[in-house]
Amino acid sequence: MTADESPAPDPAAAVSVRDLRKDYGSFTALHGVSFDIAKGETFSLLGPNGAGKSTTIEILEGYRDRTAGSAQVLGMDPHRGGVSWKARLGIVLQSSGEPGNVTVHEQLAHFAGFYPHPRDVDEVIAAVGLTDNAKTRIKNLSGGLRRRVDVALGFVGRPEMLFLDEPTTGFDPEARREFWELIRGLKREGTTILLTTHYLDEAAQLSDRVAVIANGRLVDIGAVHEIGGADARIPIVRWRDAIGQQHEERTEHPAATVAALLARDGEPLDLEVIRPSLEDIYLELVKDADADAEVAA
Ligand SMILES: Nc1ncnc2c1ncn2[C@@H]1O[C@H](COP(=O)(O)OP(=O)(O)OP(=O)(O)O)[C@@H](O)[C@H]1O
Repeated sequence: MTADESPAPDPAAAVSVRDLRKDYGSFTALHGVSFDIAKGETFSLLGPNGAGKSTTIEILEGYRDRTAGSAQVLGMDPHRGGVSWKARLGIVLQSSGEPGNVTVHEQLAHFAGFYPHPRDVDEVIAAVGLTDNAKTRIKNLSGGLRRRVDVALGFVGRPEMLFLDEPTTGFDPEARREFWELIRGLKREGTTILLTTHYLDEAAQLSDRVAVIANGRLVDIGAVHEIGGADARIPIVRWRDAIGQQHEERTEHPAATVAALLARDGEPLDLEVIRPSLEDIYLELVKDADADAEVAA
C-alpha cells in the first residue's frame, strides 16, 4: 500500500495516523497502526520494549520515514514538514546526544533563540528544578539532571505539540512528581502532548487517553478509566478462611460480599479489596497480545 491509498487522516486532530507501517529491512516494526490525538489532549503510547512506540513517535516528529500509511501532525505530513512546522513542536527524544561543554542556561538560551515566541529561560530552568544548576556545565550533571535539561529543551520554544519519549527515565520520585505538575501546567495552556512511558502510574496520572501497542500492533485505545473494557475493572475481594485457605471473588458489589462473609464466618483473615490498576490491565492486554502473536506464528 502507498501513503496515498490509506484512509484520509482527520484534519481537525492534532495528530492523525492511518495504517502506519514501518519495515526495517525484512522486519516489520509497525503493522498498520491508526489513531487520532485531539488538540489539547494528553495521549500516552504504552507498550513493552520493542513494541514500536519510538518508531511511531519518531515518524510523527519527522525523524523517520514510514514505509506505508499516512500521518498528519498539526495539519502537516511530518515527512514534508519545514522549519515553521518544526518550530511548533517540542521534542524530547528517548536518548539525548553528547552533552556539549556549555552550561544549562547557555544551552537553553541558545535553543530558545531558534523559536519565534520562546518562554523565559529562567522560568523554564526553575520549572524543571535546575535553578541551582543553571551555571553548571551539562556534561557535569548527573544522568537524571541531564534528563531534566532534555525536558526543558522540549518546551522552551512554547510548542503547540510536545513529544515526550520516556521523559522521566532517571528521575527520582520527587522529580517525577514535579514533572507531572509541569505537564499539567502545559496541558492547561492547551499544549497537545504525546507521551511514551514505562511508568504506568505516570500514564494514569497524566493521560486523557492511552493506546497500548504490542508487537507493532495497536491492542487497545481509550480513556484511562475505560481501557481494557469494563470487565477488566471489576474489583477483587481476597481473604483467607479459618484454616488458612486463600479465596478470591470478582464482584461488582465488594461491600456486599464482605458483609456476607462477615455474617457467615466472622472477621475474614487478610481481607483485601482490590480494584485493578492501569498497570494490572496493561499487563493483561500485553499477555493476551503475546498469546495471539504466538498462535499466529
Ligand atoms: N534502526 C533500526 N533498525 C532495525 N530495527 C530497528 C531499528 N529501530 C528499531 N528497530 C526495531 O523495531 C522494533 C520497535 O522498536 P522501537 O524502538 O520503536 O520500540 P519501543 O516500543 O520504542 O521500545 P522501547 O520501549 O524499548 O523503547 C524493535 O524490534 C527494534 O529492535
